[in-house]
Amino acid sequence: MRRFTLSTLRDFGMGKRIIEDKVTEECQHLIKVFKSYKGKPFENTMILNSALANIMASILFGHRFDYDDLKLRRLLTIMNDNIRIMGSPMVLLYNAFPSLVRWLPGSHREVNPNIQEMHTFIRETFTKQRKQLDVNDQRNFIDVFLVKQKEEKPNPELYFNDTNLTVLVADLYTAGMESTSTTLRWGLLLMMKYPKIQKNVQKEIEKVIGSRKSHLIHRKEMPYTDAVIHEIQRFGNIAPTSVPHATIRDVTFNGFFIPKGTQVIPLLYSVLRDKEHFEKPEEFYPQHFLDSEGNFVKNEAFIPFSAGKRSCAGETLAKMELFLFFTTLLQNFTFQAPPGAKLDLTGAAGLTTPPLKYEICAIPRN
Ligand code: HEM
Repeated sequence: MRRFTLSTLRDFGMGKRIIEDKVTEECQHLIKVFKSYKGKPFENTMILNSALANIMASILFGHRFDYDDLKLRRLLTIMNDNIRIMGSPMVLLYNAFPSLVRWLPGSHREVNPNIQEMHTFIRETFTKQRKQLDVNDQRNFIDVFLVKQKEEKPNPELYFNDTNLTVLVADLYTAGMESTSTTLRWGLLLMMKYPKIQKNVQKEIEKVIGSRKSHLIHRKEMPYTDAVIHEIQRFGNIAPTSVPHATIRDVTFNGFFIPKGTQVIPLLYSVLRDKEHFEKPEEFYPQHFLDSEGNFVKNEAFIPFSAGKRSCAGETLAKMELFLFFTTLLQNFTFQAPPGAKLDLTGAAGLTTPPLKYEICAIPRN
């Protein structure tokens, strides 16, 4: 399923110009919404969620939603609720003692109904698409899956079945929306906290992009901005425990014997904050990715997308989105905290680690 997903995402433009154009177009919608606040304070979670969800929606379903579309808002609400609940003490307890905690009241009981609601939306979407399916005109990710399904015999035991389609689309929609949008929220918070760094990024944008639209080709001429985006990901550390894995056979790793079936939780946090690799691991310090002449330098301990065969399937797309959204936003606005607001860099609890809720003033630039 991973191979199918990666090759279909590529066919729909992941890492290519087609998606870049979609992201650039979405950036313009986002700017309009930010401008509508006329420099007054607002909370940006739903807005950034909507922008990033639209990129995934255009790949998966072939269309975008208006930011105030009720269906979109409901889906984002249940996705956000689940991400928050999954980091709650009740869910941690449930994971340790499922048969006992299952019967207790608490937010952990909302997770499944939320997942079911999301799955119903996806099933309704692909049932409609199945009726209009044209093998010679595969419009989006779901169409490609449905064509594969037609090629297999109609047997529920097979691979390209409706359950796999539902779960795959739900996973991609959530993974593709939440992580990138949370990273951008860290980015805007950090720019408010460190106005000098924000200014330096804006200077580089003026020099390289000017008033044109931001494109990926600009990135190689923008080492400072590239370093800042890497540092936002390192410092934001949105997936500190990555995703749990399990050994499928007995393994000996670094002298430790790990028997088959052991759950392994990779602590990306310990690598991203490793003082052997980062001079000031606990600080926001873009120089971690710059040499003394201001050139961008890679760091092997930069693994926010994890590593190995099951590392993030959306890394190329996420990097493109981060660059285009971040540069477009800083090209158009200077971000400031509302008067008197305290900027707290503590992460909130959840399946991923978002910043604590904050308000932002987006001051339009000429
Ligand atoms: C800044 C943005 C992102 C970050 C930091 C991130 C991070 C991660 C991490 C840490 C994993 C776990 C890897 C592992 O199990 O070892 C993962 C998995 C995954 N991510 Fe992302 N991700 C991001 C954006 C995206 C996007 C935009 C997509 C959409 C296509 C996506 C799709 C996936 C999928 C499908 C998996 C599961 C891969 C597998 O199990 O084979 N991610 N991501």
